[in-house]
Amino acid sequence: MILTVTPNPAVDHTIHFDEPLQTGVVHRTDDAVFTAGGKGINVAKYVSALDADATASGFLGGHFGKFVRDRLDADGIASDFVTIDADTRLNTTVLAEDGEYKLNHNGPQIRPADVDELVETAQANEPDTLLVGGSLPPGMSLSDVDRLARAGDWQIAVDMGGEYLAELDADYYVCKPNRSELAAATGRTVETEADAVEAAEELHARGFEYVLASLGADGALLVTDSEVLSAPALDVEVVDTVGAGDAVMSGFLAAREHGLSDADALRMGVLTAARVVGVAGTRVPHLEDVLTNEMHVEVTTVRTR
Ligand SMILES: O=P(O)(O)OC[C@@]1(O)O[C@H](CO)[C@@H](O)[C@@H]1O
Repeated sequence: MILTVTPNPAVDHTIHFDEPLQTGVVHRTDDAVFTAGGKGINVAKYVSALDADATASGFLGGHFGKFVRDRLDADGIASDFVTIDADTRLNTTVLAEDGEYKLNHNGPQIRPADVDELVETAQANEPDTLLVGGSLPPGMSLSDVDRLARAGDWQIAVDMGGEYLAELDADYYVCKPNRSELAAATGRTVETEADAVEAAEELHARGFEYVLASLGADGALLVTDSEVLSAPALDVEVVDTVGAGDAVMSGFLAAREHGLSDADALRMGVLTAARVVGVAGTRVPHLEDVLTNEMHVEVTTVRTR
């Protein structure tokens, strides 16, 4: 079972305008979607839709926390959250004619006792894989993530920002940086595929067994102990990119739960992302054909190591 820990969940509010945003103007629209979000929660939703066993955990509080919990229950996603005495945040994505605006709140204050309860919750669930996804709310530190990594007999995956990846200390199973996170984690300039390979290999050498780099329109890379694999992005219609990185991680983890190879895990990550960018916000698209690879993704070996 995969336990996903979202230290900083959110109600994701995705709102769409057919005009550019302007200051001093009240923009109005009928097109708004509210979903339960936060990177780990998204992974639990997508992994469950890929027929793998997942439970969502993390911190929830207040009305938005209740919204997230109720929405997961309604969608049949197993969950085991720590209730906090503060309000879960609301994150807004504005899709306007002039682009995609992401407005994220830093989140509620977490107390040391909340972190202790989170560690106990993780231990009680006895997952094979524990994923920590997204930003850390005020009061939670990277040493708490290392503590979670070491608190049980699980492999630990992280879907966190590059500045976080640079500081983590424990041994990790897999991380999933995007291009700017690769740069932030390594201090390198990451423009070409060769730059991305070198930065991902550096992270691998620092203790990440797998480095799954999502490169947007340039697809994704997977660095393993023995090779570097590459998969192109699919040519699909993009509604918005929210959740795309979480989808790459979800495809990878679900494939591993299904006992698939490294190449198939990379393939399933790219396929899942291709579906997720086609729906608004972090709604779960239909993913049945991802399991059967009907969209066909060609994985190539960039180099053996
Ligand atoms: O502020 P963070 O934790 O870095 O990111 C949170 C978030 O923007 O990421 C997800 C998409 O990846 C959304 O569901 C969520 O609102």
